[in-house]
Amino acid sequence: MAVPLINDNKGIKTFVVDEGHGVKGLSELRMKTLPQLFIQPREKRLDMTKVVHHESIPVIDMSDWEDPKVMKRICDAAENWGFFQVVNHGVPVRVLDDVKEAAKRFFLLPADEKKKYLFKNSSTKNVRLVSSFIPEVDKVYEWKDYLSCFYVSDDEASAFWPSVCRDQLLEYMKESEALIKTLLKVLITRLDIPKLDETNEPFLMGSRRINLNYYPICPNPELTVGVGSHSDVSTLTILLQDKTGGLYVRKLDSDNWVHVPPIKGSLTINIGDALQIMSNGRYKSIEHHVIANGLENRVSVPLFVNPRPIDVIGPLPQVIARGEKALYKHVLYSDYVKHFYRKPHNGKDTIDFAKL
Ligand SMILES: COc1cc(/C=C/C(=O)SCCNC(=O)CCNC(=O)[C@H](O)C(C)(C)COP(=O)(O)OP(=O)(O)OC[C@H]2O[C@@H](n3cnc4c(N)ncnc43)[C@H](O)[C@@H]2OP(=O)(O)O)ccc1O
Ligand SMILES: O=C(O)CCC(=O)C(=O)O
Ligand SMILES: [Fe+2]
Repeated sequence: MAVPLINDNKGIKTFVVDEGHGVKGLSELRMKTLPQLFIQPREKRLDMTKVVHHESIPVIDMSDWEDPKVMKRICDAAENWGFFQVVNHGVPVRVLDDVKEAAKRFFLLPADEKKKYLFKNSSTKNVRLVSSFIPEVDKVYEWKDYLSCFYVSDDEASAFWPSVCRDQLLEYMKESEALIKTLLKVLITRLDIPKLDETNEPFLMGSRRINLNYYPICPNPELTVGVGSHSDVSTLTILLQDKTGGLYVRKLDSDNWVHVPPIKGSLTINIGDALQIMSNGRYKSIEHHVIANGLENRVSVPLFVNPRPIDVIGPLPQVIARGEKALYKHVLYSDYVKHFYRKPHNGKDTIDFAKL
């Protein structure tokens, strides 16, 4: 294994991406300083002076979700924060712990084993191991590796998902189904849609993607990002984070950021662009950002709940029927996602693709 020099961007890329060592492999070289390829311009890093400590995203107890007061809190959080945490959500804590362990197990595999899942080697396009966000497009890299698995069927997952984490991911997807339906049921009531049924389930929750994010220890965390500021392109994202912390959320219509503190057994929910578009801007997909960490490795597991790639999404007819002017055009969801994957993270700019 040839060890690259820190200012040799080409050598670093070869080591991280082509040879499949990942950012984790680079971290394990214990370099004293961050390779140049990862040094983000100041405006792309999180400005810690903009972090407010006296506010936090709502934490909602879901045990009594049919209570109109709880339903109101969920819809208000989706409108005013775009992000909230849920506790007593019905997904067993054991299942969540198993997923985090499975994620660590995957990233602990030797590089030669993990390499099989790089896009160029993968036998399916539904499973891919990636470093940074899009290494072919990113000019400056993010300090993260991730495995992304698009769910097609249990049989397809059995055939292609890595065996060290597959069962835990599938169990997590099954166990979170009821929570996803509950959240969507509640959220659509405010859009004058009385129930979740076969007419709307496909475009609200017709496809799933689960990512395993690994943020290894970083020599100069203040100079880079774990994930740059972005909004998700999903309908909803259900995020499981470990106890490390480091996720920051932009406060609506402001320049301030709030930390999302890890709460044992909780899940973080965020609204994605697809739901912002379908609700004609009522529910907000909010920018978020992950910092790098100099002391601890971090894992997180976002479960992206999406329309199907073949769905055409736009403001829902029930919303427009109330007399609102449409803010977004209709777009094919797979075109929207492809647009997201063709450019580096840049705040909320993906949604411009659908703006009228
Ligand atoms: C990853 O780090 C992230 C992620 C995020 C937030 C992510 C989300 O919100 S994920 C929700 C994604 N939505 C879906 O998966 C919806 C359903 N899927 C689809 O619509 C399709 O799978 C598709 C993504 C459109 C791909 O369809 P298809 O044409 O059959 O497949 P390809 O030919 O393989 O890909 C087309 C195009 O997309 C690029 N791409 C696809 N998946 C990924 C991926 N996981 N990572 C990187 N790039 C991907 C692929 O390169 C192709 O690009 P072209 O330019 O060649 O067309 C937030 C923050 C993060 O850091
Ligand atoms: O790691 C996190 O806490 C968030 C990751 C994220 O925003 C994403 O993968 O889309
Ligand atoms: Fe995200």
